[in-house]
Amino acid sequence: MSQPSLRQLFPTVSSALAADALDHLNLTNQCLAPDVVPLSPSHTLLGRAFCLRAEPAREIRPAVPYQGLLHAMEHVQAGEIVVFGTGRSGAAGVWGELITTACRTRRVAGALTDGLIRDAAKLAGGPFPIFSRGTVPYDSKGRLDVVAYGEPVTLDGVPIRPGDVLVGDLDGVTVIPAEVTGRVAELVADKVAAEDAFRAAVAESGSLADAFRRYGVL
Ligand SMILES: O=C([O-])CC(=O)C(=O)O
Ligand SMILES: [Mg+2]
Repeated sequence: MSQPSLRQLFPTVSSALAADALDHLNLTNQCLAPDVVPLSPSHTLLGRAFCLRAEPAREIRPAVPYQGLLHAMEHVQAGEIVVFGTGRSGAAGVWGELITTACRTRRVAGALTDGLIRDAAKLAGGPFPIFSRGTVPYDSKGRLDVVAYGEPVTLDGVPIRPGDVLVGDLDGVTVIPAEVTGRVAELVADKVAAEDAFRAAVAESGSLADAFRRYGVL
């Protein structure tokens, strides 16, 4: 039997619901820093990580620029989210509209970086979800080099391995380790049902305390 897709596993999910489920499993350090935000409120993430790591460039005027980036981006697959670890660099925009165009053609599910992006005006209204700490006009050439892909990266102290599941929305980004994805999906489904019952009760009575006594969630 084929594996269920992430959309089938998570018909309803949010970064908060995923964080609650991970708390339940005592995995309490799975969310990125609150300054990693979507470029547009409509941008959400659900997909498996494809990891890249960038470091300060070794040469300011490389004879052949973008080598690591170009090589890595030939390997990203449909449905994956590009996770661009930069060590929270503010040196350059590591993501832009041309990389996005290639990723849309490859049906990549989104991009996430602890660094900065550029070409925001062209990307903000588009459907491709991009999460970052902000924008800067500087190019990565001569500033940041992609030195690894397909290896674990750490963003904001949260380890992300290739294949881990990312859930992102206006609240932020939650990282679900691949091996607990099925269990997290069950816990999220339970919490969605409990929250639905809680919401109906509290809308009627106006008492959080009563609803909490009955349903045990918040
Ligand atoms: O040059 C870069 O690295 C990013 C960029 O502007 C683009 O993808 O359009
Ligand atoms: Mg550009």
